[in-house]
Amino acid sequence: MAVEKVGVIGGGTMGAGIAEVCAKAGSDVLVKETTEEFAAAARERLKKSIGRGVKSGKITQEDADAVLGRIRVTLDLNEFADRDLVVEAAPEIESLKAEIFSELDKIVKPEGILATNTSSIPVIKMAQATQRPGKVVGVHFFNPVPVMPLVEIISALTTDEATADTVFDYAKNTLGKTAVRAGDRAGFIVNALLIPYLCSAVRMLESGYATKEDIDAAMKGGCGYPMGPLTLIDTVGLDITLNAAQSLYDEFAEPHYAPPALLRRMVDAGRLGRKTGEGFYSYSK
Ligand SMILES: CC(=O)CC(=O)SCCNC(=O)CCNC(=O)[C@H](O)C(C)(C)COP(=O)(O)OP(=O)(O)OC[C@H]1O[C@@H](n2cnc3c(N)ncnc32)[C@H](O)[C@@H]1OP(=O)(O)O
Ligand SMILES: NC(=O)C1=CN([C@@H]2O[C@H](COP(=O)(O)OP(=O)(O)OC[C@H]3O[C@@H](n4cnc5c(N)ncnc54)[C@H](OP(=O)(O)O)[C@@H]3O)[C@@H](O)[C@H]2O)C=CC1
Repeated sequence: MAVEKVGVIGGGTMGAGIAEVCAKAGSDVLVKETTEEFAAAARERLKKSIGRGVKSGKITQEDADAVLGRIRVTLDLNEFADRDLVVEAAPEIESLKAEIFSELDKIVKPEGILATNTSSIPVIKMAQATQRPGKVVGVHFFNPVPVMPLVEIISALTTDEATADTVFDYAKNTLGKTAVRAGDRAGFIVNALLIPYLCSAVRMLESGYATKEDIDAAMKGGCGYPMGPLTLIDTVGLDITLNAAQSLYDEFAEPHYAPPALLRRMVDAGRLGRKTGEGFYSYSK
């Protein structure tokens, strides 16, 4: 099946990025938001990100306008009926995602593929919320989506081979991403390796062993990482990092996956990183 019409659930950090790369590749994109205020914020996020390319000369103003013209933000899920592929990028809460998949299943045409961008929740949980588990698959993008080349394609035990092949082909050949396949366990490939490293950095800070600036400078200068771990958590979102760590801990019960107390307290305090203006560092919004 050719993917031409794409739906994206959630116009936040990831949803907006996914909408952008799909529209840049020529797809017709519909984004679902929850309120008019958040829909306006999603439109602004898209405009700003696509505008970056104009400023750096990667894309003309005319092309940027055409890309924006292929994206529509709506509050009405019923409009998703004709989508070939829907990518869910709502908050990392299992019950919320299951509810969204159950709703989508009733609305999207029977041959439509329902994908989740979850960081760490096993895909089978979303597949089981639908009557079409063969058409549910994980399509995990990386932040910032327009810049990071990787997409992990995750087959649940119930995912049809043809479904995984279709999204693999779309990610690789239409979006031009590096696509890899992974089995359905919490964290997939990247987060199973990345999240324990990020949690270790928080534990090191929490123990008072080193300052946040020194931890970040050490990993950038010593290992060549583009961002230090605490800056990266601020970019990913402390809530997303916490939920990913919790999913990994629920799956494997290994201590290095356990979310550090400091991470929990900062999420309790609403310090979610760049998106709220305050995380390990402060950001002007
Ligand atoms: C949690 C999960 O489930 C999975 C995850 O996503 S884990 C997180 C994975 N992501 C990472 O590890 C990101 C690590 N960081 C980086 O790679 C880099 O710091 C970065 C690409 C984000 C920024 O790079 P930088 O060199 O510091 O900044 P900058 O010079 O501003 O940007 C480099 C290019 O990327 C573009 N860019 C940066 N951020 C962007 C964004 N949010 N949207 C669009 N483009 C962006 C810039 O426009 C710039 O492009 P040009 O050269 O054409 O101008
Ligand atoms: N941040 C990251 O680095 C990465 C995140 N992910 C995954 O992507 C997903 C989204 O994360 P991220 O973009 O960071 O989160 P954000 O909080 O930035 O965005 C989530 C978006 O979903 C919207 N939303 C909430 N409830 C619903 C609903 N019922 N229906 C439709 N939209 C809804 C939110 O809108 P509102 O404000 O109205 O609540 C918000 O715009 C998560 O599963 C996360 O694990 C994957 C890779 C990397």
